[in-house]
Amino acid sequence: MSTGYGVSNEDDIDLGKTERLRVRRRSMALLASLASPLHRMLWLTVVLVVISNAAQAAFPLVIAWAIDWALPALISNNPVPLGIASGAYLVSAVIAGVLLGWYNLCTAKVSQAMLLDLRLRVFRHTQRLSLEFHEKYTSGRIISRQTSDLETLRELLDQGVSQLVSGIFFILFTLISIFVLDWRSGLIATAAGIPITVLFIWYQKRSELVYRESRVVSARLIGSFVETMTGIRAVKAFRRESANDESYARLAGEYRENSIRSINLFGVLQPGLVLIGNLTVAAVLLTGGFRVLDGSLAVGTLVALLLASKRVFQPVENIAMFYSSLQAATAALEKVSGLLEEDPGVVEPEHPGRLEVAHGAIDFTGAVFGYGDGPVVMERFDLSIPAGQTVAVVGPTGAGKSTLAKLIARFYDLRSGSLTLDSVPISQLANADLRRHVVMVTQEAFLFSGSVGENIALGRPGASDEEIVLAARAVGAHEFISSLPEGYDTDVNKRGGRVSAGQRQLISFARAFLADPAVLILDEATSSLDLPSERAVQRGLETLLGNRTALIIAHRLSTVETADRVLVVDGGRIVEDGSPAELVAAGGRFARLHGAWKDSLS
Ligand SMILES: Nc1ncnc2c1ncn2[C@@H]1O[C@H](COP(=O)(O)OP(=O)(O)OP(=O)(O)O)[C@@H](O)[C@H]1O
Repeated sequence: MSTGYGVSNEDDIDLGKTERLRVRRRSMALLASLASPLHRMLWLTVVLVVISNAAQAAFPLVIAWAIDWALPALISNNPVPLGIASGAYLVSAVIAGVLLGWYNLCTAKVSQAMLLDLRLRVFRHTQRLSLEFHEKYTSGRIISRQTSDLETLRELLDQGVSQLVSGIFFILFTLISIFVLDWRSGLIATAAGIPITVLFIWYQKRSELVYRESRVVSARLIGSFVETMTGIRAVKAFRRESANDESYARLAGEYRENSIRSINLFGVLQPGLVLIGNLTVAAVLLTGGFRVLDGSLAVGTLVALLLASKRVFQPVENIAMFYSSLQAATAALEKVSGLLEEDPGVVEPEHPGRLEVAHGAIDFTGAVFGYGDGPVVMERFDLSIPAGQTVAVVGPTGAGKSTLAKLIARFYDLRSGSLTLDSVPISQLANADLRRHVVMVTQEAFLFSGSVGENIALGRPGASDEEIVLAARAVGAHEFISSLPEGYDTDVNKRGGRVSAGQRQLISFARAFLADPAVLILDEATSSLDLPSERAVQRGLETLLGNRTALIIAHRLSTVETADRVLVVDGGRIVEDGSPAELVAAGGRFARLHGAWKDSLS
């Protein structure tokens, strides 16, 4: 992740010039891709916002005309001009009101459609990112991207953008109307744009850093919360509560400091804008007043000018408010676009090879593998497992046993060399075929929320109830499932649905049995099991193995003894390979391990 792309510079607050530009461009490209399917609706909103604001900007013009011409005409008994002025005011008010309402509806539709699209994209993309990515990028950060960052974007899109755009058009048209009434006042109002721009630039520079920092700090805060709660057992076991309290309080404190800084910045921007607005009105009043005195400016025009120059700054305050949410949302968009830029790594080939029926022969030839850009874990690795063989893999911790299993399940790709299933490179296989033919049962035996039956059915979506029960019976899980409060319909997350570690193993065996893969990979860590459930699991395991190809990371003598072949792995290499009896007779490492196991049983 040191490429400068994706999430690699996520924690940097003060980005260099080129980096900043690249991140901006990436955010804009993401916005454009979200907006492009909605371009018709967007054009409609532009038309609506232009017409409704033009209609609103006509109000001061109508008032000036009414005071300076319609009222004198009325005094000379001609009510028609006042009638026309009132009519024009009414028509502009109705047009402005109706179109503004329509505009708000359209922007709500556009923003909600964009948010939905983005939410789904973030979810789909993060789910597809490689295990390697997930191992480095904590789940807390992902949660923060999906919750707090998207929430910040939602706040802006919900209201901010429509108000921002509408405000800008309102200012533009009101300014035009001031120029139409009196160009000198127009110049004064335009000149006010200079200090406003300076103030905005000042705010922009400082707030960009503060908001970027806020995204980083909030991700850390959420990350710390998620880590504590997901690791709550370890927290309790190691009495980490007070240490965690302290580190969480420190992060929460940093977040507070950051929020205070952004509030303080806004605290300068908003009153600054109000002050500039009021000074402009005073300047228009002062210059206009003198000109009314010498007769070069009509009273009605001055009233309309004061009205217009007061109104022209109204949206500036709103814009300032939304500008701060824009800054926050820009920072959030930077992070989300970085996540979306991450390369999924292990992907399905464009034209995948199909393998309708698999026998289960696995071949590694000259395989080289290492995690990410880290050291080589497997150097020119060769291994041939014929279809139907049960292979137990043993070896010291860190030897590369799990790596071997994860490569066969294609959680990672090789750096070089080949790995084939029935002579087809697994990197060329269609995902659907690979997932059907190769199933990995992990030691955690994860259960998804839902019923026990649904969890078994994951092995083969669409399986009938009978097939689910048959699978459970086959691995010896039926008995305990039937004794659960609602049998197969018991919710695994509800009271009474909580199952033991051994029972979870049996459910995952039933799931694998139902999947009926040609190759089964099993990480058999059973230290948490007591003896009776270990026996039940052992029986379930034997049925599950049947005559399919199996690679078992073995931790029990009973499993190793029933295997056809044992591989002793060390340092990413196979150091012993043979049947259990052969290896015991050879008197090497396995023989010693075997002896130790036997001793522990006696
Ligand atoms: N996700 C990872 N990223 C980087 N290196 C890793 C990763 N997983 C494992 N390794 C490294 O690869 C080597 C082999 O690890 P592996 O998990 O395959 O060992 P193992 O034999 O399964 O060990 P254990 O019995 O302790 O589970 C080790 O040096 C380990 O540090």
